[in-house]
Amino acid sequence: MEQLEPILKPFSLYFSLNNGLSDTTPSLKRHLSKMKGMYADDQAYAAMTADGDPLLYEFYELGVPEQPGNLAFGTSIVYPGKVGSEYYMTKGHFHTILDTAEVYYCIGGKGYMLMENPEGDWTAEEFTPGKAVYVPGRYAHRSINIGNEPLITFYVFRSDAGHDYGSIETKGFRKIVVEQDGRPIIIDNPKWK
Ligand SMILES: O=P(O)(O)OC[C@H]1O[C@H](O)[C@H](O)[C@@H](O)[C@@H]1O
Ligand SMILES: [Fe+2]
Repeated sequence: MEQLEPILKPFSLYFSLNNGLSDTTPSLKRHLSKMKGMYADDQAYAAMTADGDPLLYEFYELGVPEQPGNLAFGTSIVYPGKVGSEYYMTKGHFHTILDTAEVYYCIGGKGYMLMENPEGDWTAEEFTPGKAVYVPGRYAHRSINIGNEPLITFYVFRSDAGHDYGSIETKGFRKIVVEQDGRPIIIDNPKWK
């Protein structure tokens, strides 16, 4: 019988345990200007974007074909910093195929994985090196850096899951993480309706 050529050949890739970066593959970068309206403090956002456009986070999209049996994976690096009192974070998203899960493994730094589902259940799991966070299907997820070093995670999800930013870009998450008296606290998002 004729053997069909597999679509994907086995491969491996290097990600640094120090800074999360791959030396052979370019990352995708998100700067502050890509997050208009997503931080609570619009004045602080405007002042910061007028003064430059800092890199907030970068991550890898390796282009694994989007098929249910395939896995997308890579590292995500959220840099330390704040917009007003709100810590640097990823945009966050639901998966377009809503019930698909994702796993994140923290390699470095300190942060939260903020999650919420359409029914209103929310939670923030802590990221510290060595911790794996399971994001169940139906939960929007956002990585937040609450420390002074890059927050580095490694992620894996079904490659055809898709990214749905719609409701996050317009409503945000129910909760935000801000610094108060030098410590992170989780409060209601004043922009959430
Ligand atoms: O897409 P964002 O919410 O901006 O987050 C950036 C990226 O973070 C992680 O690496 C996820 O696994 C990616 O799927 C996601 O695209
Ligand atoms: Fe995801």
